[in-house]
Amino acid sequence: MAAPKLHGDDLELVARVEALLADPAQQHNPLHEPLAALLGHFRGQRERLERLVRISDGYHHVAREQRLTLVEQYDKQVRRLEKLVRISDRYQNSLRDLSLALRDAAMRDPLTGLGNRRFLMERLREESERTQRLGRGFAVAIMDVDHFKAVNDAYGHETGDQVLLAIAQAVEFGLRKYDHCGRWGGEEFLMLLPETPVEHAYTIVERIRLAIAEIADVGGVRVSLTASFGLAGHREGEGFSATVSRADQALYAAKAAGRNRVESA
Ligand SMILES: Nc1nc2c(ncn2[C@@H]2O[C@H](COP(=O)(O)OP(=O)(O)OP(=O)(O)O)[C@@H](O)[C@H]2O)c(=O)[nH]1
Repeated sequence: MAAPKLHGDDLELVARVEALLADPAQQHNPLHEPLAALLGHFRGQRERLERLVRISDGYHHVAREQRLTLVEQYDKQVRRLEKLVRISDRYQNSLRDLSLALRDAAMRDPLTGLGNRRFLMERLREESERTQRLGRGFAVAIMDVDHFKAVNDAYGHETGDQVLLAIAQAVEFGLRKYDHCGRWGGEEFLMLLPETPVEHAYTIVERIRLAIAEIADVGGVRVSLTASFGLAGHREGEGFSATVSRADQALYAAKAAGRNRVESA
């Protein structure tokens, strides 16, 4: 609130009273004394009024400051909350990513990047359940690199690792996108071919066998590689481990028959 101002008429009146009181000719005017008292009273009241207005202005200012402070504090809390929500979202996302990464790592063979035995067991279980529901058979092939010990002995374990990686890539490349493959153990790989009759699976596995035999160079080292395969088609009512076991027996037969071949059971 602005301090009260004297308007033109008031000013003029005050000026006239002041002039009258200052005029020596009016000193004995009988109204001189009451007029002087009235003017003093008027000035006193005006000063009091100005003081009150100043106090009232100050009060408004403080109240406004307090209101602003409350609004600012509220905004600050809201911003803090938003920040916490963002951090919590990021935290949850990274936890989810981490748990996916951990799950992926737990299912993957670090050397070849293929699924590991645990991954294969899960796919076998899934496929076996699907077969029970839909009645469509699947085929399993187990592959074992021939004389792999000789590769390690000749070129060292590191080159042996590179050979396993090259073989894994050949296996993956030779399969269809809905087939599964993984490292079953050491130099053994397992292939799971969903909804595939064993004759068809044979053609696919035979193609992979030839691709492995064509690997001639691994990291600048000349190599000659072959692998043996045991193949088994799932039989109605059979658990997947029985199918895997027949594939294993067929692999044993392929090794016994001279290696570098596919035997089916
Ligand atoms: N470099 C390397 N070698 C491995 C790995 N896993 C298993 N091996 C080796 O693979 C070899 C397997 O040897 P064997 O079981 O005797 O079989 P093989 O020499 O392949 O002979 P056949 O299977 O009878 O044809 C062993 O020397 C193992 O050390 C691996 O991750 N890296």
